[in-house]
Amino acid sequence: MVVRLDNVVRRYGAGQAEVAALDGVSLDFGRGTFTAIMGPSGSGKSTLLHCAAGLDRVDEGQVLLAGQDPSRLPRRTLTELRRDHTGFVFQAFNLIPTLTAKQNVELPVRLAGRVPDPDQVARSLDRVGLADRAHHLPTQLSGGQQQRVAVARALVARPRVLFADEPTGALDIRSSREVLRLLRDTVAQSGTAVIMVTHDPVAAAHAQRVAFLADGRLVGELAGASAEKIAARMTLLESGRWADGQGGHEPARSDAMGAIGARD
Ligand SMILES: Nc1ncnc2c1ncn2[C@@H]1O[C@H](COP(=O)(O)OP(=O)(O)OP(=O)(O)O)[C@@H](O)[C@H]1O
Repeated sequence: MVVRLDNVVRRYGAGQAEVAALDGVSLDFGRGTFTAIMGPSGSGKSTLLHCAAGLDRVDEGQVLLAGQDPSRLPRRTLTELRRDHTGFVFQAFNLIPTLTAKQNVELPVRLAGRVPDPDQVARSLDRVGLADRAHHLPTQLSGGQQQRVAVARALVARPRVLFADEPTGALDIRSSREVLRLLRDTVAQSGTAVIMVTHDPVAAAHAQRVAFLADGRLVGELAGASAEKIAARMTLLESGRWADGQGGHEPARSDAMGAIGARD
């Protein structure tokens, strides 16, 4: 198992203002798996990603990242664990504007105090189809190309898991498809696990599995589902009936959970 969440609870705020962003979530992510995390706004998707990546602490339960519990590691060991085993891709690409594509890809290696291997960097750019754009600055690249540089950068250290937070949120349909195919190929070819938060059912349909969150809880999973089926579940989760379940109207909430199936 590359990442395991066992009954994870993460609360923010205190007293009346306390929110359980994650409320007892258990999920496993194996080698060579591609999982999408979906759910209404505020359901805990980003919190799940941050806790799974060891970027945020948990209040109860346990996270295992590459076999280690981030909360038990000294800060320096945790930094090394993240650097050696995880990659991140964000909606906003987050490339350094003054560095070329190649230099952006080299950056994590340099930040780790190592000398980049030119072959490895060239291979990373080649894998994302940008070998001929190595010396371009981000402003000289399309959005889709910039995101592919960001994927190459995230993969250059051959991480066990790639966390992607809305990686196609700023892209047009064609560029989105390219990036999603790239993620899918990465999973198949390198065995890297991909965990992707998305609002887009079409993006989620590229994953092997979709895990649905609502109110900080895991409320369903779909495997190999079409975009239409995923969209139908999202509609149900976002429906007023589900919202009625908040604030103590448990029957409505249980109905909704029953309707979407706890896990299938
Ligand atoms: N740092 C924080 N301090 C206080 N509350 C927080 C914090 N981070 C998240 N929350 C709360 O925890 C809940 C889950 O937030 P989270 O950002 O994980 O949801 P999300 O599903 O990613 O939402 P979105 O789709 O809108 O990005 C929300 O109610 C949010 O307001």
